[in-house]
Amino acid sequence: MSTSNLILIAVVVAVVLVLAVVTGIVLARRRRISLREQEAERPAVQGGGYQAGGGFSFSSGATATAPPEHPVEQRPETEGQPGVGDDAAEPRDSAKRGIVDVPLPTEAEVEAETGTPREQPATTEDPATTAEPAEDRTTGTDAATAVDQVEDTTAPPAEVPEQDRTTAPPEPEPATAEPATEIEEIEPTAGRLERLRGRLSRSRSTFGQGLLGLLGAGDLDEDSWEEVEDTLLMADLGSATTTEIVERLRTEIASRGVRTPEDARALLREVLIDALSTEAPRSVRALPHGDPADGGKPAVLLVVGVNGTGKTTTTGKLARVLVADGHKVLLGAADTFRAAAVEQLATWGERVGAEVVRGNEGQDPASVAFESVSRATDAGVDAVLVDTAGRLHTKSGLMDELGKVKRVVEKRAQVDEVLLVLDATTGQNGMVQARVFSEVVDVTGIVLTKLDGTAKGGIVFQVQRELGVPVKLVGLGEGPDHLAPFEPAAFVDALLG
Ligand SMILES: Nc1nc2c(ncn2[C@@H]2O[C@H](COP(=O)(O)OP(=O)(O)OP(=O)(O)O)[C@@H](O)[C@H]2O)c(=O)[nH]1
Repeated sequence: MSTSNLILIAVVVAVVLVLAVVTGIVLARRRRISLREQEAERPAVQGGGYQAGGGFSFSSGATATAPPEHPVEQRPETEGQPGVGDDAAEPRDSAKRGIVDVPLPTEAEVEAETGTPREQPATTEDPATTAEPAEDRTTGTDAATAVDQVEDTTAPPAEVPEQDRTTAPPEPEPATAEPATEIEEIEPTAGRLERLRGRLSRSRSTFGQGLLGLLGAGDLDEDSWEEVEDTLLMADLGSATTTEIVERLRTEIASRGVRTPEDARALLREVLIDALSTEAPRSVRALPHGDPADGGKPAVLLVVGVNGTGKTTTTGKLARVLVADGHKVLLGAADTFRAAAVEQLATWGERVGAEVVRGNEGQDPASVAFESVSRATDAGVDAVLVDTAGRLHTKSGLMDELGKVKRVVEKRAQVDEVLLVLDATTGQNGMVQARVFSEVVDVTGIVLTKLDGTAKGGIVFQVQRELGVPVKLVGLGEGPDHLAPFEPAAFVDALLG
């Protein structure tokens, strides 16, 4: 073979090799999503797309299904903190505070005093005309402690020593029976999320601009995926939810051949909505058991949480929604640690014409809660909302006291809903609170407040996943009507912008 032939063959082989390498590179790049060239076509990010399905959804505790079990072994983030399903009977920190320290009349004595058997059907009269004079009313303290006695049926009715009488907590004030002279107009409850979507703007910049920006920037290499992960962690989704979401995004992007920013947005939307799904119903169990005018019992809702999360505000806002939807509501001011909280709730009540049963500072909150439920039953209201005192989840005595509030109320009526109010701005601390409260009082729904003031709306994902309890309501501002039902699709749309 001549030299020229050899050179020709070498040139051909070199050309074939170069072509093979170039083809390989092109194919490899095609497998990554590269969206840059279509950036110009991306629609401008508007604040909207927040299609709230409708108004608030209320149900009756009689028909609602229980939230699903969430065994402790399925809990992904333990971090050494007590968790749902852990043995709540184990004392977690200091010695427990004694909580049954008030004199106890029996149920029979209570009935004799009021002349009304406790379980009588509710009356239909206007609370304003049926309110008893203070001296005729069974005190909340007495009523609640009567219940404690029922718990211990072997104990004889205690004779109250004189000195104990003098140190007993003050009697609850009579119910504020007079409706407010001027009842405020309440914003329509339908389409609340739609109207309040702009208040999620801080979280929107994390998800809509941050996350979607990353996914839409193209060429998702390892560094980009790490940034996606960091963004989710910074938004407080928690490590388990973040890992799950990132893994799903990676798999789906590879298998679906996501090519455009619209594809990426649609995928992210789907993955986030799925991460928020839960079998537990999101309706708030605030409808009565039967017709209250015909012997039916009111729905009983307890509002619990640590100090300053927004319990009183949420109780007031929820009362407004119920009143606006035509329900008769009674408010129980069992936040007896803070006198101002009682006044605060009384004002909320006045503004919507709802009767308020008030506790005095330092009074046993269980007694006020019991009195509220008794009064609500007698007055034939549809729902009684009991605002409890803020308590530190780290104080076992206070948590025991909360357990007592629920037990005492249950002697009088079924507790339909225990709403745990969490401040969305507190991040991981909110999760710790949620776990401890769940152990003590069987939380049935979460209210996430102050979502308007945080970029960490991702706490919604974490709290639901970890507790197996649905987020039912969200607080989106300090205004009286800044409370909205939580709807995953509408929420995700608002986040993505
Ligand atoms: N921005 C914003 N502020 C809220 C929201 N909900 C409540 N707040 C504010 O949070 C503060 C505390 O609210 P409260 O309702 O008094 O809290 P609390 O849990 O009852 O407090 P304690 O009785 O001390 O336990 C108030 O200034 C409320 O206006 C919300 O959704 N967004």
